[in-house]
Formats: sequence, C-alpha cells, structure tokens
Amino acid sequence: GKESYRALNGLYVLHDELGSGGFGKVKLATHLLTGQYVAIKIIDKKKIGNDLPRVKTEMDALRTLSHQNICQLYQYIETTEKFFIIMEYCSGGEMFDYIVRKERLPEAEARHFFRQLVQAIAYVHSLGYAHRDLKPENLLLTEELKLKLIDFGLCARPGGPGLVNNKPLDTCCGSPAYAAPELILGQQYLGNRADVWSMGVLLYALLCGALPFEDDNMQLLYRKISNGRYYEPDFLTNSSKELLKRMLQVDPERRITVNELLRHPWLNSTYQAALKWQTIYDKNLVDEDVAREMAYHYGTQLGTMVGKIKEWRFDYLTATYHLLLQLKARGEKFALP
Ligand SMILES: CN(C)C[C@H]1CC[C@H](N2C(=O)N(C)Cc3cnc4ccc(-c5cc(Cl)c(O)c(Cl)c5)nc4c32)CC1
Repeated sequence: GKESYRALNGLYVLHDELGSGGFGKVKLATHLLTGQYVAIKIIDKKKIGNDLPRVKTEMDALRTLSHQNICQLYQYIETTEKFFIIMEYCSGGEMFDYIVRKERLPEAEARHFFRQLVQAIAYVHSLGYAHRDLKPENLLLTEELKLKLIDFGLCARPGGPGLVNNKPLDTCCGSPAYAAPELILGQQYLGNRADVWSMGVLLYALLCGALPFEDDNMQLLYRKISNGRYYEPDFLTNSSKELLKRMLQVDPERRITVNELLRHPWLNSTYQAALKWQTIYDKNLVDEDVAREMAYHYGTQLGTMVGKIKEWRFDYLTATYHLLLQLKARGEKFALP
C-alpha cells in the first residue's frame, strides 16, 4: 500500500507501472534532485517468500556489474516489508517488441545490437558470472537504441554452484526456448557455454524474426532443442549461417566460446574498432565536473565529495552521481537546484 512507500518520500516520486513478474513490480519514477526518470523494482518480502535468495543473487550481481550494456543499479532501499531497487530507466522498451515491430532485422542492424550483447556477456563472464536467462525480454533499449541487459535473478555467482550446475529445470524456469540442450537435459553444464547457446537463439530471433526451436508441446520442444536442427531461411547470408551453426552446437564442447565470438568476422566485418567489451566505468575514477556540482550543492569540499562518491554505497548520493553523469554524457547541462 501507499504507506510503505514512505521510504521514497522526498527522494523519488512514483509514476505508472512498467511491468511486473513473479518478483513484484517495476514502476517508473522521478529522482527528485535531478528530475531524471528511473525504474524502481519493488519487491514485497512477504510475497516472494523462499525466492528471497534470488533477490539477493540479483542484488549482488547488480552491485558488482557496472557496464555500458547492463542496466545500472543506482540505489537500493530495504525496509521491513519491501526492497526498492532503483535502476537506470530504459525508455526504448524491450528488444522483443522492437523485433516484433520490424518483423526481422537487416543483418547490419542485427549486428549493431548483437555486438552490444556480446560485450555485456563477455564482461559478465570476465567477472565469473553467467546470466543463464538470456532472452529478448531481458534486453532493453535506451532512447539512443543502446542495448541494456537486465534481470540477473537466475545468474550464477562466481565460484558458486551455478557455474557448473546439474540442477535441471528450476534454474532455467524462464523460457526453455532459449535454454541450452545440456541445461534442459539436467546434465552438468557450464553457465558460460549455456549463455552462448541462448545468444545463438537470440541472434536467430534478430535475423529471422522467429525462434529456431519452437513447439507448444514441451516434450517436442525439448526434442527439437536436443537435436539442434533448425530451419535456415534463404535470406540468411552464409556468414550468418556459419555463425549460428557455431553457436547452436548441441555439444557444449564444440560450441564457440565468448572469446572466439569477440573475434568472429561476422561481428567485426563492417566495424573498424574491435569489440570493446571491457566496462567504460572505472570505480576508482570519479568524474570531476559531476563531483564538483555535487560538492557545491551539498556544501562540501570537492575532495570530500569525491571520497564519498567512491564509497559506492548505492544510496541517494550514488544515484545522483550516475544520473548527473548520464546527463553529461548526453551533452545536457546538469545543475542541481
Ligand atoms: C518481464 N520481466 C520479468 C519483468 C519486466 C518488468 C518491466 C521491465 N521494463 C519494461 O518492460 N519496459 C517496457 C520498460 C522498462 C524501462 N526501464 C527498465 C529498467 C529496468 C528494468 C528491470 C526490470 C527487472 Cl525485473 C530487473 O530485474 C532489472 Cl535488473 C531491470 N526494467 C525496465 C523496464 C522489464 C522487465
């Protein structure tokens, strides 16, 4: 109810709901100090019950992962009844809707998005995580059509059981259509390899506007996935077909790895710059213009403010810093009242 949103008073104003899921709901909101939109994922502790570990998993991942193609965590607030996860708002909506609207994407446009997904996943894997629930609904777009990866509720933590895991269905409870054969067969699997398979399904969806493996009957769907045979429309170029074949390898040992993917000619053909998969954000580097504006507003020395920002406490100060940095990156003036 309204009373438990007291934790947001004076900090954020809530607007309409963006969507919901088993976890709770995501609402559009305004960060009052900067006037910028944010997305707030509101989780009711009573309603998620034994799914609490999944929330903690996502929180840990979001706190650690900071990358130009991952939805940025700004702040989180925990009250006795709820979690409020304040994140970057992606006004371009879901990649899924974008593909449906355009039916399928020309190779060059598919490449534009797929490169960003590979960058995000190469970064996630470099920190020992695996996403494990890659699908178009978990890829959002900004107004500049930049891709942002979301929903780390099923991700595998570094060194945790998730990286080599023989838990069958429950961890891929999302949508089996994107799940790797070894995952749905409940075998031992490597999260990284399973992510590559899901990216192959995603690339097929971008290029073909359909899924490679589809059947209303779950058993027949599993049969198709574990056979790994799919229809190749003739509008696919040979290089697209070759890449899809390397990604949709049923045997995870024969499947292309993310590192090979980063160098694959299909990804780099029309681009001079090699894929910059590392994060552009450096936790030890605080933007001085932004810190100066904040120091002025809060009435502190610049050095003091830089020190406070570097604590990365994911409080209102962290949220303000990220939002001002975003305004600066967009070339907009960023003045605090
Ligand atoms: C289908 N899912 C299980 C939930 C759905 C909820 C709405 C959300 N959304 C949308 O569906 N728009 C259409 C707008 C939109 C805009 N900005 C967003 C920013 C962040 C997130 C977000 C949501 C969740 Cl559940 C996360 O875990 C993370 Cl890390 C991030 N969702 C956003 C979002 C997409 C996902």
